[in-house]
Amino acid sequence: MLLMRHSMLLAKLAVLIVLPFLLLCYGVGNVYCSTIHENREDLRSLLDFKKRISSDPNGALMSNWTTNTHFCQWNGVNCTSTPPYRVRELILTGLNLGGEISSSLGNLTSLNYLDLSNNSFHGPIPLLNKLQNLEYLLLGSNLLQGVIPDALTNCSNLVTLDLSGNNLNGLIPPRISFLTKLAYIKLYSNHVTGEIPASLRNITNLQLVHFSKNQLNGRIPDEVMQMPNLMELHLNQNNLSGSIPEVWQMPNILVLDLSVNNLSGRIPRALSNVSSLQGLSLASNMLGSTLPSNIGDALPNLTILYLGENYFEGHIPASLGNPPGLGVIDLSSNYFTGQIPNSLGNLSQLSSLNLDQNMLQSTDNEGWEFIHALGKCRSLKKLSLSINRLQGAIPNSIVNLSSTLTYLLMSENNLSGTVPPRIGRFSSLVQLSLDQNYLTGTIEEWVGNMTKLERLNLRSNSFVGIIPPSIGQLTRLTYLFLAENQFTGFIPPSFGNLKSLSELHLSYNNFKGGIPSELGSFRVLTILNLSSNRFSGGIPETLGKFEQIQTIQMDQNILTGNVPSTFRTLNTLSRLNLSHNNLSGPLPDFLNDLKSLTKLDISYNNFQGEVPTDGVFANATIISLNDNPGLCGGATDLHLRSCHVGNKRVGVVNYLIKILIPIFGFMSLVLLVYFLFLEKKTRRANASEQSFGEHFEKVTYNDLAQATRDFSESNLIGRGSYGSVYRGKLKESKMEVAVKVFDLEMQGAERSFLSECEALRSIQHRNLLPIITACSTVDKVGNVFKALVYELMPNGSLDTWLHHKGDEEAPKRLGLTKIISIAINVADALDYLHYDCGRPTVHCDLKPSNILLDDDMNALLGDFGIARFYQGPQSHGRFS
Ligand SMILES: Nc1ncnc2c1ncn2[C@@H]1O[C@H](COP(=O)(O)OP(=O)(O)OP(=O)(O)O)[C@@H](O)[C@H]1O
Repeated sequence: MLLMRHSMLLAKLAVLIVLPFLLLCYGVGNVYCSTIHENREDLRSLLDFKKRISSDPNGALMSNWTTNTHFCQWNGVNCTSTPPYRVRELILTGLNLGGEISSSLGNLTSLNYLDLSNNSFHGPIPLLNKLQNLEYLLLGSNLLQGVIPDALTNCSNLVTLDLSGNNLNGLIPPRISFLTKLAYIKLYSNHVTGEIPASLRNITNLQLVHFSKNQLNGRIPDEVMQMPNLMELHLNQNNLSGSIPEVWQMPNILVLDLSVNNLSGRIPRALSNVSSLQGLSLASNMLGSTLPSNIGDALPNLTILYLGENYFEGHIPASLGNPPGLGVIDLSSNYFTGQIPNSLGNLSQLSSLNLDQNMLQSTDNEGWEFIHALGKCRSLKKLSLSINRLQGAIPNSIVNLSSTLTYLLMSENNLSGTVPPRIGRFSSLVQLSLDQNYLTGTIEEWVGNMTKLERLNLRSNSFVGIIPPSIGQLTRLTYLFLAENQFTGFIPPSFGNLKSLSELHLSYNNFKGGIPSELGSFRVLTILNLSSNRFSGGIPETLGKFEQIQTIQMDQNILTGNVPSTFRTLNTLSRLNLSHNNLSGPLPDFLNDLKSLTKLDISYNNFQGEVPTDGVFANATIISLNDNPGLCGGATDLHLRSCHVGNKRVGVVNYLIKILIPIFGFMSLVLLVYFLFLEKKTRRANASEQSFGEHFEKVTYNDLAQATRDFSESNLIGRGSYGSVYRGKLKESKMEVAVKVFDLEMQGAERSFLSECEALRSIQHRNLLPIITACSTVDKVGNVFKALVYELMPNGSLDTWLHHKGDEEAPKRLGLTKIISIAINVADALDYLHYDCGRPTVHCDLKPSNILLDDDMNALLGDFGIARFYQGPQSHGRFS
């Protein structure tokens, strides 16, 4: 019994000793299990997230995200510092990760910072509504699609939401204002649509709203412009319309960007409420009216002002010269008038002033004073005044502008006189554009000093002289436009240094000599335009080395020889124009191998041989082979003579020639004697009519040059076989005229001039184009110059009415009655020429471009360049 009691006691004691141990063990086990349980949830979530990653090119997760290490030590994972160790931050940015973002991340309920930006995640934004601790959600610059889930608004602690640079669409979540702690919201560069919710105003902490580059539409809600803590509002590049809210209450605003929308109306006057503003961009909208005259005073902290591409008008407010930090002003493409305010010279920080495309004027010294004033802006780098109404000589004070100037753009004004030679001191200039003005003088003194120039555009002026050898110092030049001037001389060999050239335009000058073979070393050249000069000699073989060339134009020169066979490797060439030269030899049919060629003009040369019917030669609409008498065959649309018929019949023809030549020779001799006799007689009879000058106004070369603004390209009406026709106004008589300048290098041009003088000086009819006078003299540089001056026909030629060319603005239409009346006019003219003009004349070139239409659309026949006269008795002539 005692033994039993004793053993019972021992058992109790054992239980008492073991139980606490068991309990302790149980407890520890429980603690351990509970930790495992929490970790397991985050572990499972992270593993599931990893499983959905389909691409990890840098192996960021593969090597490290394994169960061998605790997940808190995995790349990009940071945990809470005390147990239970939960995932607090997941930062995997810029690792090129691809795949969908697993919604298991929604279970990391302790997550505070989630940054997966700059990867290639696609698919929808996962459901994260349980993440009550999330403050930073950064998913920018991925490929996420679908809508922004409204459930995201449950993450009520969010401070920063960045979903920018994805493919998200749909609306901004209507319940966005539930995110009351939000300070930064970035949705830019997505496809978000709909209106901006006015409820944004309720998020009083908002400091940055970046919604640019979406498809937001509707008006900007008034509330959005009344957010007390807002520092940056970017709504640019959307489809917002209507006027800008009148009341701006954003006392802390620094940047306001509403550019590239469809906003209309005016800038609200209440600018003083946003006096903190540093950057204001309203560019590319439909805003109009005048600028608030106090704009510069109301915005004293302004550093950047973009108002370009709107409909603003009136004067540029002088107050813009007041904000001391203003560094960038862009008012381009508006309708500003008046003078450029001198006050802009007070802006010591000014680095860029763009006033392009306005109607700003400077007609006198006072109007140009702003240039002097801008001399005080020592940081000025860009001055852009193109397409305005600046008039007269460029003031010498321009050379006082900051020597840091990198862009000086003054194209399309009315600048005249010479360029101040000291402009060469702008040795930092990267771009100089003075094109489409009336500037004269030489460029020798200054051009070579601008050694950093990348773009030089002097096109369409009246510059004279040579291209100086110093041009070879501009080794960074990529664009060189010297076309449409009066440059003369040879291309200097130093030109070969310009190896970075991408476009070279020398057309419409008086350059002479050979095309330098050095041009072949311009490996990145894409456009070479040498047309309408007096280049002679052969085309250098080295030009076949171009690697990126797209356009070669060498037409209207006096080039000889054939196209070098090296051209067969110009695989990028799409346009080749060699027309109106003296090129000869076998047809360069290897051009057929150039797969990119879409336009080929070798007309008016002396190429010979059979034209292929395939490749580029198969398409008559993209090639021009006219007036190469030695060419035959080819596609039927080319209407060339057949090569084979000629061959078969060659024997017969030879035979006939042998018999017929002596017979015709004899007859011609008799006729020649007869006509000489007749000519002498007629000359005596018409002695008083011989001098063209007697009945016609006298004009000099200078008169015509002045009337046509130096035969400028903008006055060119068209080109014919023997020359070019320019629109002009005679200074004396104020008469509007068309001046046909004969290109005497062209074969037959001289004959055409004489023939036209001969025809027009004596005949007169209401349906024949009246000639005002002729001019045969020498030009400025001593070359023979021949021109005919006609009345200008304001409605152009019938050709432009019948065949609408793609580049014409609006199609012209002729009604049936008009067509019949034009036909009658032409018939009347021909009837007169054939029967009633005293000396029967055959026009020989009746075509729509020679039928001109006056103010009232009466047709007048012109171009008697190849007309023929018949001396026989008029009544005997019969013409079809
Ligand atoms: N008085 C004029 N008023 C308006 N346009 C004119 C006048 N004279 C000629 N033109 C236009 O100028 C262009 C060139 O005319 P031009 O007579 O030199 O050549 P073309 O007749 O077109 O060609 P081709 O010389 O090969 O027959 C044509 O488009 C012509 O219609």
